[in-house]
Amino acid sequence: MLQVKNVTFGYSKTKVLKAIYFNVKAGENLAIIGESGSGKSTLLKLIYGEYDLKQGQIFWKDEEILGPKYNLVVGYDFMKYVTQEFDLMPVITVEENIGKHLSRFYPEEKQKRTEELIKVVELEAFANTKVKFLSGGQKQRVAIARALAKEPEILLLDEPFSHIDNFQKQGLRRNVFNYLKSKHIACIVATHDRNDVLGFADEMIVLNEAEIIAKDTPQNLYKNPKQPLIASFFGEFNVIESYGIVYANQIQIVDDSDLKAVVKTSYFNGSSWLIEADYKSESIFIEHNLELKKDAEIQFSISS
Ligand SMILES: Nc1ncnc2c1ncn2[C@@H]1O[C@H](COP(=O)(O)OP(=O)(O)OP(=O)(O)O)[C@@H](O)[C@H]1O
Repeated sequence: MLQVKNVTFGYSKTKVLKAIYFNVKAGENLAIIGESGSGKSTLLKLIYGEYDLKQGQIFWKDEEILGPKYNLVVGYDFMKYVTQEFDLMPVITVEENIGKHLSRFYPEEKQKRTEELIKVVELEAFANTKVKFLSGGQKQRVAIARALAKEPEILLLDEPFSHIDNFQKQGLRRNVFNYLKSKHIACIVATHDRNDVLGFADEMIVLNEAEIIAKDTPQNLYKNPKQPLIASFFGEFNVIESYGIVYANQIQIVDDSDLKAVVKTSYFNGSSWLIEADYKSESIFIEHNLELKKDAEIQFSISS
């Protein structure tokens, strides 16, 4: 189990993280969300041992994670970290990058493992391509496969699918997260993308102003978001007097209701329309199956 105990950290006098506590069990998937600059990457770097801690401790099982003051080479064999920069070797191929740290004394095993991982990240067609000729998204996939090559016990992923197009993203996520579960590899994912979390994370923590403001399952935080910041991660929402936080998909347009609004704009959203309407001189957002004309008077109800 990973234990983060009372970690407080700042690059300068300003604290980026304050009194952070949480645990991650073997094989568990934890998502870290929070606004840009809220300290997600910093937290991953501390877990990896990239900086020395002045306050607090981090353990993986019984081993304390220590920073560069104590380790000549940053990092531990049981942990891998895929940064936003990838750190690949540009002049060797995809296959060579992935297999780079696998033992050459077991060539068959090395080949099998490399092929398996190339499949997980769906890069079969590029196995023999030099990394410098790959796109950003393809490099990101190589970085994930390389991190998995030596079967770490814990994997840290910083916005792991940010460079990958939507067409491939969903399949790749399923491949990678299912692979981690099947190998019982714990994983911590820092992300802005709810699709990296919903359906995959066992738990998620929300960072705001250097502190953890919520920690729960994605389902519980979705159903009961205590702050607008949490709701905003899941989708379009409103704060409505006497109702609190209400997602756009919790509002239905009905024939008869005391709640009345006037349509301002309809935005096409694919499977539905997002209707912006004026309610008591404020904008509210409603998910609806049809486009509505500007200035139409509507009545709505709110479901829980
Ligand atoms: N090496 C550094 N030196 C000084 N300040 C830093 C350094 N790295 C990050 N910071 C600052 O620490 C704060 C947290 O940054 P961090 O990168 O951890 O946020 P983040 O939540 O990962 O952001 P994003 O979602 O944009 O990647 C920011 O204010 C940032 O400017």
